Amino acid sequence: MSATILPQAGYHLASAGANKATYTYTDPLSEVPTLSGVDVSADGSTPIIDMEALLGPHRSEIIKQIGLACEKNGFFAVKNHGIPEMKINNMLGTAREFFHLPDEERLKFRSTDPNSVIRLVTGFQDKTRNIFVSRQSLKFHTHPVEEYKSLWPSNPPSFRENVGEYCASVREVEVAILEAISESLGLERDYIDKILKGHYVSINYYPACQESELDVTYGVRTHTDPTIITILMQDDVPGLQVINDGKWINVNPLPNAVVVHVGDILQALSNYRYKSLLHQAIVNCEKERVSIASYCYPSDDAMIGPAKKLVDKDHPAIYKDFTYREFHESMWRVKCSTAKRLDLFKALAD
Ligand SMILES: O=C(O)CCC(=O)C(=O)O
Ligand SMILES: [Fe+2]
Repeated sequence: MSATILPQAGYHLASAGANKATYTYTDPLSEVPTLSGVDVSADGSTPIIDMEALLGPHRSEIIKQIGLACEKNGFFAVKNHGIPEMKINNMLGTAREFFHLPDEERLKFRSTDPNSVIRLVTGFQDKTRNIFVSRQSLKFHTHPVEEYKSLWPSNPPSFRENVGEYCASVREVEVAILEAISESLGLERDYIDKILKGHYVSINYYPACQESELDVTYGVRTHTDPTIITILMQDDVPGLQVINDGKWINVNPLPNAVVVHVGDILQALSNYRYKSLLHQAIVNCEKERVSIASYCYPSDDAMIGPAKKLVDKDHPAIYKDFTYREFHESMWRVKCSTAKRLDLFKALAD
């Protein structure tokens, strides 16, 4: 067995064994970084942004903090975000109920088409490496809620209402954060808002892992998100890890806070000032874990090359202009799980 066990009680980057879920999905990614040898600092510090203060007289100070966190860390936690605790608990409860349904009920949503408006992705075995990736996720479009709601599961019966309410609240956080990020780059407040279109949610479910013959089990392997930003809500079970200063750090859940990740699109738009966050999720052998990722992305025709204001002779454009449609189409062709997929859109040859 080549399992890498990390020195943190109960939580394994990669643990021996896997859950007994059926393997229904073939990993389309050929280029998954292998960073499992990197140290983990158990007490990695997370920048914390107070969103209430963002709306008060100290806005410009908070915007500086956001800019610094995006530039130095690629992520930050947001407290006082205004999403009512009840909506969060309802969302997490509904997510658990959905993943506790019998297989046949959940598998109605299974699809291998990445463009499907709703799809269930199950855990899968990567046979070439003899590893298991245990995340099960339900991915679906959510904005505007009324347009998509009828396509969401009706079982559990609370699903549409609870998910709809959570998504509407997250949208407000997203807009406030994107305005602040635009300003932190010295752009007009609505610069990103103007190109914003969708909001896509991934309800992630990580069963408690079990012994098996496989070498290692991951929650989710190392990747960056192909988004402008991602807003992640975790339940109280740790699992998220991010790369900071070349080191994995644990981003343990903070009560009532969400985590914001810089995604690939923001990396391009900011002319490589803000870097897309490399992250992964580990598995827990005692407890199941749920996280809700809200992916925020631009409209198909939006130009997502570097903002003109960020390009001058000292800061030449790192990327050329390209549309989100071009990026999205190439993403599935290049089969790469990190911001390296942006290399196709570089302005200058290396
Ligand atoms: O569950 C997590 O902590 C990470 C999930 C994630 O990276 C994603 O959904 O893109
Ligand atoms: Fe992610």
